[in-house]
Amino acid sequence: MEATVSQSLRLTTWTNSDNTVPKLTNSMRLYTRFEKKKNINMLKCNHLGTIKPAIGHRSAGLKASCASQNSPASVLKSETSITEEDLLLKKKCEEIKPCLSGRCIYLVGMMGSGKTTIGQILSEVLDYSFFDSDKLIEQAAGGTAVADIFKLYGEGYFRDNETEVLHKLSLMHGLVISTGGGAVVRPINWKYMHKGITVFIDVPLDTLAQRLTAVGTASRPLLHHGSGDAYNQTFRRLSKLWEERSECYTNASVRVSLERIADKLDIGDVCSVNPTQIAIEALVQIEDFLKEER
Ligand SMILES: Nc1ncnc2c1ncn2[C@@H]1O[C@H](COP(=O)(O)OP(=O)(O)OP(=O)(O)O)[C@@H](O)[C@H]1O
Ligand SMILES: O=C(O)C1=C[C@@H](O)[C@@H](O)[C@H](O)C1
Repeated sequence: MEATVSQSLRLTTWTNSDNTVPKLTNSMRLYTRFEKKKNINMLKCNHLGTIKPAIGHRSAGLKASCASQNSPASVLKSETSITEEDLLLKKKCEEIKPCLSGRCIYLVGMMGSGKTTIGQILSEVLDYSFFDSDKLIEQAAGGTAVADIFKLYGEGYFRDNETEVLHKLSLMHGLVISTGGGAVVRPINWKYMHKGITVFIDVPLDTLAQRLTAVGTASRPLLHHGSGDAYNQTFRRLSKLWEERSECYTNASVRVSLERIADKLDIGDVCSVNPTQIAIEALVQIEDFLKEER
C-alpha cells in the first residue's frame, strides 16, 4: 500500500557517471565562519526540492542554488580567523586525501555525538560532498520529518528506508555521510558502510544528554518524553540505547573518543573539546587505519 521511501529516492540522479557527486560551483564556496554555522542556508536542488541543512548556513540573502546535493554551501572560516588548529586540519587532510582514493567516510555515533558538525567540517576540508542519511529519508518522504515518519509508519519502516539509503550511498564516492544514531543496529547496514571508512564518534553519555537537553528532543522520537526533568529523562533513554548498541559501534573502522582527545590535549573538560580538534583526531585515526590496511 505505502510506497517505500526508496521508491521515490533517486540517488542516481545526484551523481556523475562515475558515481561521484558534482561539486558545488565556485560561486557557492561562500566563506563563512564556523561560529556562524547555526544560521540556515537553503540549497535549491532540482530533483529534491529545497533542502535545509541541519547546520551550516548563512543569511537569507545568500540563497545558493545547486544542481545536485544536500551539502551546505560552506563551513570554511574566513581567512582572517584561521587558527593553528585549522592549519593542522588542512595539513592532515592533504596527507590523507590521496590515500583515501575517494572512499566515503561514514560517521556513526549516538544521537547528539556531533556527526553532522564534524561531518560538515571533514567534507569541507576534504572537498567531499556531505550527506545526512536522516535528511535523505525525510526528503524522499516528501519532506516528512523523522519524528512523523516514526509516528505515521513506525520504526521498522524508517529502518527499511535507512537501509535503502545506505545501500544507494554505498555505490558512490567522495562523500562524508552523517548516519542516523541507530543505523549501526542492522548488520546489513555495516555491509554497505564498510565500502567506505566508518568513524565512531564516542562521546560520554552525560555530555550527550547535556547537548540534547539544550537543543530539545522533539525531533528525536526515541528520546522524546513528556513531563519531568529533561536532562534526567534524556540521560536515562540514552543509557538504555547505549546498553543495546554499544557493541554495534565496535564494528567501526576507527573510534574517535572525546575523552582521549581531552587527555591528549590536556583539556580538563570533555565538553570543551571543539569540533576542529575532533575532526583532526578523526583524520589521524583514519590515517592509522589506512596504514594498517596496506
Ligand atoms: N564538539 C562539540 N562541542 C559542543 N557542542 C557540540 C559539539 N559537537 C556538536 N555539538 C552540538 O551538539 C548538538 C548535536 O550535534 P550534531 O547535530 O552535530 O550531532 P549528530 O550526531 O548529528 O546528532 P543526531 O544524530 O541526533 O542528528 C548540536 O547542537 C551541536 O551544535
Ligand atoms: O538513534 C536512533 O535510533 C535515531 C537517531 C536519529 O539520527 C534518527 O535516525 C532517528 O531519530 C533514530
